[in-house]
Amino acid sequence: MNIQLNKSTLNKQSTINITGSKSESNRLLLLQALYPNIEIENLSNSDDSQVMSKALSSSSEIIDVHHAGTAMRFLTAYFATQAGREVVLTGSDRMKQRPIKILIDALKSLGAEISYLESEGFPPLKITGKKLTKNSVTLKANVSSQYISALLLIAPKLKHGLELTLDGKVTSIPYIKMTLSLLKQVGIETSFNGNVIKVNQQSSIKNQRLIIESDWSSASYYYSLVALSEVGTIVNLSSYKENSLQGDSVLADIYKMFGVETTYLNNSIILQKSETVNRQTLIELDLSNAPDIAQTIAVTCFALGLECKLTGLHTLKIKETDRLLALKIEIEKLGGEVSVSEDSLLLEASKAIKSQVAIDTYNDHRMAMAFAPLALKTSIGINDAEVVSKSYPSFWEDLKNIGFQIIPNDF
Ligand SMILES: O=C(O)C1=C[C@@H](OP(=O)(O)O)[C@@H](O)[C@H](O)C1
Ligand SMILES: C=C(OP(=O)(O)O)C(=O)O
Repeated sequence: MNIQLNKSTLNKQSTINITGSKSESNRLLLLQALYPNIEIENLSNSDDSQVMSKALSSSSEIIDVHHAGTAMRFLTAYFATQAGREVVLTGSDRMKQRPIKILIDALKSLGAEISYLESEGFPPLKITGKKLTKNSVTLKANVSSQYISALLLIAPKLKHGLELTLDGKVTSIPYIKMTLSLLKQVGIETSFNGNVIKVNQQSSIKNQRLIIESDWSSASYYYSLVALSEVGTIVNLSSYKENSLQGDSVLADIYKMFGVETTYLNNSIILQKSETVNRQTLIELDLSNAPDIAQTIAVTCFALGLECKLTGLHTLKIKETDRLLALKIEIEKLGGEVSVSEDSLLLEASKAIKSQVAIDTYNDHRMAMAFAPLALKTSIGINDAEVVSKSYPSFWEDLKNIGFQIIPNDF
């Protein structure tokens, strides 16, 4: 489905309700499979969480997680510990290019039985569940934090708990802290000192109901929309809190640079465009703790004619697509100038945005959603717009409700 977003104006004041964080949802779904007396409220309605939930309740021998990275990594660890069960864990063509060797090596050194069915180091995997008895492992920490979270989530059910030693620079740290906080919330003892994480063994926990905060990565698109709107424009988003477990909540600070003020009120955040932005400003940000908002920020800067230098982006090449390359190609189609390295993106200040350009989305939900706010500046096409369902299925409906004109695309 290709769509056209006609040049639109955001309603002066709007309210949007976003469902739970997909990262928190997929962690809690796994913990719920291990401890069935957990109840979850405000679960994410994303495809990735649906896939996770379905996989955990399926008795099938083949489990397909499509594009869901967290599901792939978390379920690998989970099925490795399910004695008596044998599954093939597979995913989309892109998932078969997303590396998983670091996690497999760590699980194997704990005693797991896993083999590669196509390419060494990549899904699909054949996993023969076993009772894992070893309790300490070292793994490289600069490729994806999801390998670490996967091990931490199964850790309390291992015979002697787990001691993880993180080797090298640690990437996406807030996601590791999120995993540890959720373990703590359900009553499991953990510690994180220097580069060593410990999780205690725990066979049962008390009955509990956990409410998931809404998804901050999804909120990023509203930050961008407000940043591109007239002074005075307000968007109210629920349900959010000031003490978030999600690293992407750093948006509230970052978007001050783009004239967006955030107020926390009654489980909501109120985003208000409070001032125009000085075009001379160079935006410099290290996003190694918040990789999922890099695309949003790059497009916000492009739309506001700001020069920006984003660093800490070494994980972007192995996400749903090579996000650095995709950003470069699509921003340049719109008339921008971008250079990328292995871990950074440099955008020149641009003076104009080309009209009637159709953005390719590369099976990446965040490409579609990050470019959508440009419709506040000019008409734009979004190809394969349905990709948004990976994290935010009602994105286009929600945009229509706040003033966007969206029609099938013929240009
Ligand atoms: O643990 C998680 O929920 C996630 C961790 C991050 O991945 P990396 O650690 O691979 O950067 C992030 O990009 C992804 O969207 C979700
Ligand atoms: C990278 C992402 O997800 P995953 O790695 O879980 O596929 C994302 O949602 O931006």
